[in-house]
Amino acid sequence: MKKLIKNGIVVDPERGRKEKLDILIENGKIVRIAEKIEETEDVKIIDVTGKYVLPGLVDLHVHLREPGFEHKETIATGTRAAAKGGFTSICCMPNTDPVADNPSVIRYIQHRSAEEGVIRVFPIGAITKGSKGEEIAEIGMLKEAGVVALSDDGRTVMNSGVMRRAMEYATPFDLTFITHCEDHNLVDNGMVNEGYASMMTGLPGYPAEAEEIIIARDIKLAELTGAKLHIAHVTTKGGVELIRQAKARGVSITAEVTPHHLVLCEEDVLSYDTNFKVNPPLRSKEDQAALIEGLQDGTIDIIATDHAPHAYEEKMVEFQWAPFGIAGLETALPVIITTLVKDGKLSLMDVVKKMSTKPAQILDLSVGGIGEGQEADLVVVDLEWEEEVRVKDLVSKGKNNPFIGWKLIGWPVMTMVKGKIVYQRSGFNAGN
Ligand SMILES: NC(=O)N[C@@H](CC(=O)O)C(=O)O
Ligand SMILES: [Zn+2]
Ligand SMILES: [Zn+2]
Repeated sequence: MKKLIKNGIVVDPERGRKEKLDILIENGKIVRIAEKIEETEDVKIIDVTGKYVLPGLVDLHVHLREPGFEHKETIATGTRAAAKGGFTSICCMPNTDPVADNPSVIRYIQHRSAEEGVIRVFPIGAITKGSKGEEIAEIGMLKEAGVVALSDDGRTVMNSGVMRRAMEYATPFDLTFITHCEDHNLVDNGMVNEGYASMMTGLPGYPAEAEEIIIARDIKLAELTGAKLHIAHVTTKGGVELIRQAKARGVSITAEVTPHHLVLCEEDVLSYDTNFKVNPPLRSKEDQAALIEGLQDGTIDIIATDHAPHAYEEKMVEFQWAPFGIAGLETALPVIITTLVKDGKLSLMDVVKKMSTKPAQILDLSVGGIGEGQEADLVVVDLEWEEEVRVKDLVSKGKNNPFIGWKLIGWPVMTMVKGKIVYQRSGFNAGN
């Protein structure tokens, strides 16, 4: 059946428009966008007066945990959490068990996503076998199996010779390297920002330099090899500066920042609450300001969640024993709207660019648009809808969300993938 989304304010960075428009959807595609589209008998009307209609959000950094860690998350629960957060496409990291370093794991993820998933899932393949940083994975076969990028996320390929060869080898396959930048020797068992947080908590410090050294190295290797580089979860002022300089030199580099690093800082870990334990760690106020500035001036291209769910009992231990990670898919958009948009630091148009248009462009995903002829992947957002984040409402298995108890605005009320409603907020009526 055809669907007609009426009276919404469409936000479309590609055409630079933000105006009240009707959208007609047929066979999963947007067939017409116009000021007023006539209602006909054979059309389901969805009246979204006063709400915003955005292209579905695209997240380049998600841990779905399947296969191997289904007690933390599954493709079924992770994609539902994503749909609730307004995401219609996500890329999943290969640090599963087994690691997604070969075509059979990729095919397994694709198969499970088709069967159990409610949104689009694009698998990322490992750079090295087992993400051990020693031997290059079967990159050609991974590409053939359909990976959209390469990453050993969770770890750095510490051997620069291996990294260089992987980049040289993968460049003809046109696969972007998404790099987790952490000098493991320098971090050692560091777990909070080295400086104020490590001093106040007595927990081992994780210095900014450990991140910056690898960002600098990866930039140099990308320059040497011509590889496309995307820096995962940037958290330091120095890291932002390195990326800014590389871009000025014309290096093919993009970067992401997470909502938690934009909104939280090292002072939050003084509570010893393990929901604030994340890799890289929450940094200083100064770093936080540099991240926001980098996002505003385009040095940082996108916002990605780094949704890293863990089981409740894994996080319910002393800070030093808890695993690193924050589960962020369900709250990313309202967190950004409640903080940065409300404060005037980003416009809603910027947010759509950073969370949909640009991420899709970086990996050439052919999603993230809201125009005639494009697939109907949409999210309807209510900027006035205020709701507290409560554990019982989270659909992700990962309850390790540091925003629990926060009152947020800007919640998705309906998410649609290929014209099909995959999420509807209780209390929102999508019509007949
Ligand atoms: N970010 C995290 O703290 N954890 C991630 C790994 C990663 O993204 O580096 C995880 O897989 O749990
Ligand atoms: Zn990482
Ligand atoms: Zn990650």
